[in-house]
Amino acid sequence: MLLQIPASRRGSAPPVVFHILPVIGSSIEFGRNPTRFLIKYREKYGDVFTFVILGQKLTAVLGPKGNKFVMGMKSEIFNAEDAYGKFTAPVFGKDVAFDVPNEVFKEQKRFLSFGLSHSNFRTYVGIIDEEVTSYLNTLLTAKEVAQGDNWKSFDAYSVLSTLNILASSRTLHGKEVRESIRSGSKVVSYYDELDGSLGPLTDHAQKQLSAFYLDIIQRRKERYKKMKDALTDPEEDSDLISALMKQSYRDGTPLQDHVIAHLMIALLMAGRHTIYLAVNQPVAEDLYAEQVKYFSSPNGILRPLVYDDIRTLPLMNAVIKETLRLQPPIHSVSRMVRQDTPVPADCGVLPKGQIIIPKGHVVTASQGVSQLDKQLWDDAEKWNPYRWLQGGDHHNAGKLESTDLGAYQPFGGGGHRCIGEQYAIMQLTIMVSCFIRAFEMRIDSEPKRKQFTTVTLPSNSNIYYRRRS
Ligand code: HEM
Repeated sequence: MLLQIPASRRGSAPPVVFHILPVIGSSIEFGRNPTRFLIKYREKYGDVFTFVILGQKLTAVLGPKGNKFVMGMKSEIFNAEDAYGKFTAPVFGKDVAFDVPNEVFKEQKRFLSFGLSHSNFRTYVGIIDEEVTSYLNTLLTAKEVAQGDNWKSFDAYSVLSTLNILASSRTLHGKEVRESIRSGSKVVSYYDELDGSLGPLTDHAQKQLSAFYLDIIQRRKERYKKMKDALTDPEEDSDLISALMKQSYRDGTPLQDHVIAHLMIALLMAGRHTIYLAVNQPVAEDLYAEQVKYFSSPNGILRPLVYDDIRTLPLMNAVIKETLRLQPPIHSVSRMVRQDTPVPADCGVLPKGQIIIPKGHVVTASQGVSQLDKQLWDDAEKWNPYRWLQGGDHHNAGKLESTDLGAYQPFGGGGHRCIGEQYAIMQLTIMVSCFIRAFEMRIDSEPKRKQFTTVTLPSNSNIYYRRRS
């Protein structure tokens, strides 16, 4: 306890959130709701302060400028693999993402971006539409035929989680993955297990998924070889597994099979952040009116979704933006501090002068905090998609100045900015459009969520629906 007093008054070190037990620190209070914790202590200590979680010192640098400072810093100084590697390696597997130096991960992201191009997206729209529509028509409605005044409900998390895997598997992962899901394999439940806390279940699920992808790669290699021996052109699969099988690092080393397998797991896990949806009835009906306005055809049937049209749906975009503002699936980003680093004066100073974040701290920026900041957003806690329609992107009822652009960062920023943003928005737009076209929907209470150290997952989020007549 005594040590905390000089630490907070030393002039250069950030103030420390008061705690009694040195190792436990603020773990319990932070664990209950990280965003609320950061908002509470920001009020007390300002934008820059340190707190202790399980013996690790974390320094928060909050606000739009803090987001830019942390997300924009060079990886030699604020390092992501040191901060995330031990958590992501058991989930994704070895030798990918934060288990390799940033330079290698950058190359891996370049390989993955082959599947995330706008020209691919044009094809993906029809495929995802077909997957979601057929799921809604068969699985959901076969189980519970909701018509007339009978409202039925489904659990948004489990339904969207399945749809997310179906859509990603058909577009990015290829036909073997899609087929195995169709035939009832346990792939979906393994991905669900990877979403939980680290432990024996994670280990088992990671090994099973890794073996599953390795088997696909092996069978493809055999098939391609047979075709080559028969002097026919090997059949081209137009998915990411086949694209990755052709890639080599700059030094000429081809991607090893386990790296391809683990990248596929990493991609699907990263893409699962897409599964967050908020619906309330008046907005759902406005969304339906938007579908009618943009997609009506002379015979009264809504025409199929196409990429260029879904990108310009104003209310749909606003609903997605607002949902990601209020409940960003990744509410904070963290980096390990590799050398003592001064905080720019516009992010925060102490009465005694400049703040220095010491080497060994984990530095944290929180879009979850800046996106709820009452100084920056009117009615900050209210889910109001219409705020985005008043002044266009990043302007909300006149409160956000251009200098505050760093306030809205659901996809992060700087060198680690999300590579799946456009894909995620496309997938969400199609899923929501398909639901809205098929059903009237409402929710009775705010969906529940559980926040973990950096991510938020929905839980018990029941959506009521009935078929449109
Ligand atoms: C609504 C959905 C999504 C949200 C809100 C989201 C958000 C984010 C954020 C905030 C980061 C930065 C993390 C950091 O700086 O520490 C990130 C990184 C990343 N995202 Fe997403 N993401 C989403 C969907 C996706 C999808 C669909 C994919 C792939 C298809 C994807 C792939 C990645 C990858 C590979 C990274 C790591 C980039 C790096 O560290 O260099 N994400 N995402």
